[in-house]
Amino acid sequence: MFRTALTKAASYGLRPVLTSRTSAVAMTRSMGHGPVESDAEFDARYENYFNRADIDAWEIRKDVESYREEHQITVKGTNVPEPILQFSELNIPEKLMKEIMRQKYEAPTPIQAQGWPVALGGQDFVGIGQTGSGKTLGFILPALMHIAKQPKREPGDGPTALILAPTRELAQQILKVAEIFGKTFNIRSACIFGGAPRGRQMFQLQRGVDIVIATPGRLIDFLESSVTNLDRCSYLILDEADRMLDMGFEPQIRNIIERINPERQTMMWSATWPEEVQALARDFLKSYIQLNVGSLSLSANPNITQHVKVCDEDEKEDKLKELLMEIRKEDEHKTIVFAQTKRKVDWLANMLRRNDWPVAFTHGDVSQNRRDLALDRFRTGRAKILVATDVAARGLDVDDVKFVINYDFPNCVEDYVHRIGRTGRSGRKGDSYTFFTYENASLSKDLIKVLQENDQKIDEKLMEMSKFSRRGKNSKFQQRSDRGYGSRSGGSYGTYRKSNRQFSDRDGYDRNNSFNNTGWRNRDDNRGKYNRSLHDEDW
Ligand SMILES: Nc1ncnc2c1ncn2[C@@H]1O[C@H](COP(=O)(O)OP(=O)(O)OP(=O)(O)O)[C@@H](O)[C@H]1O
Repeated sequence: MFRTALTKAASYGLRPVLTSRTSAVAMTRSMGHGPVESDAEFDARYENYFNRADIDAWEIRKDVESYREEHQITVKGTNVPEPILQFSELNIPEKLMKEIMRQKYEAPTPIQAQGWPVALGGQDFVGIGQTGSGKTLGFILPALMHIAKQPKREPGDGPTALILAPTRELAQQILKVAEIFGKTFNIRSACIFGGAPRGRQMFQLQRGVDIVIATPGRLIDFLESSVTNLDRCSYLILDEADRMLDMGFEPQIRNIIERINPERQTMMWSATWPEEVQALARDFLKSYIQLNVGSLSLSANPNITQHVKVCDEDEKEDKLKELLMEIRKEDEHKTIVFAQTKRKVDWLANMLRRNDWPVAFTHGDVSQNRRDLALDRFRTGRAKILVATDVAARGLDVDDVKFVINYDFPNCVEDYVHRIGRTGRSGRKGDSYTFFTYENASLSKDLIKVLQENDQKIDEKLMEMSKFSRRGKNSKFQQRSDRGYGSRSGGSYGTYRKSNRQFSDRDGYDRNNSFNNTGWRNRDDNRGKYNRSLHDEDW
């Protein structure tokens, strides 16, 4: 196997890369040592990533099938390894295990339990798991073990692991996880993204790093100016690939992947798995194992109670204020409010500030420093409300977010699932509130399916709306092309928009069309204090 890998790599004119444990060990022996311990010591200890002799684990293992069933784990592919049910089953360096314990994680999450054996086995892999289910450590831990088994990095070498992500916020968050766990191995990581000065990023790349976490555009910049290269890269992760395609990054992704040795291990991770990403997987992954945790259809995290309110555009502002007043009565009330355009975010943030709400805001036009500052104020709780566009929809992990409000409905239901997934993370509970207007009617069927998946109550008006909607499947690209532009604005945002000469971003959601005048739908009222206080009759 080792010889085959070398021969193939040579035929691509590339330095050989290591994709299996056996070849990794052989290569490590022949070429020097990895960044952690001496090669012999490391190889001997971690030749096998699993403690198969762990009696307790074996007892539990008897019930692997029921574990998969209980956690709705579906696997496709051949030779799928069994899940690991306890951390003690992982044979990883002690320092890394200590770091996991320091984080007070009790057991691998289901996506880690099934994903680690596959990823550590060197196979290509697609991992679909609900928002907040621990996917980041799911791919970082195998990345660290992979890197630790590679030959020592020489001056001029590029990274061994590359993680592509759609936004700088997500990239920075992945970096944090890579740094926390990577420091136990002396593994260096860098975050490469546009909109920030190039100097520091360039310095980090030239000094040498093991993991690069990047948004595609800036990375290509550095590749084309030979600041770094991907000759050594053998572990590739596409995180939230559907969002990257959505943002028009497909040519850049292809450009980057084509520079990487085909002998690499490639993995894609996301909470959603639309068709266009499946096509990318077919192009770039070798016969891969697909792992799904949760429903196979598009579904939200079951820890989130979803509330949808059908209303008119010009009702939203008052409804938002009312809702926030109720939310504020809760002990924990950290909230993200999503709007569809940058201008709308500006307007909402100003409006809420004028009403004395502690607000931070972020979107693509806000400078890097101010975006970092806004997130920091939100994380630390100095701002209890974050108003944002979809830059905050993916991956953002602030553990005490209790509420997500969709002031505007997003372009597609996948984005809805990701947005509301900012709450209910790591096994906690959360609530989402969504304003749904006539303009969104074409997405009503898709939304209903997502609500039904988790047995959520469905507003009759939403049902009614769906009867008039022609679409019934996730057709997000279609949505994007036929949404209206610059239609009549309702409420004070309309006035704001008209008076704002710089207004340029499209909206298409503010048509004053009175679809209905119904009240808010009834809340499911079996959830204690919060339930009683947040106007039961309204949601
Ligand atoms: N084994 C574990 N046990 C408990 N918590 C964990 C475990 N692994 C990760 N976490 C925590 O779960 C939270 C969510 O993890 P992460 O951000 O990786 O989710 P995700 O699946 O990538 O979500 P999204 O799809 O929204 O990006 C993090 O705060 C992380 O620290």
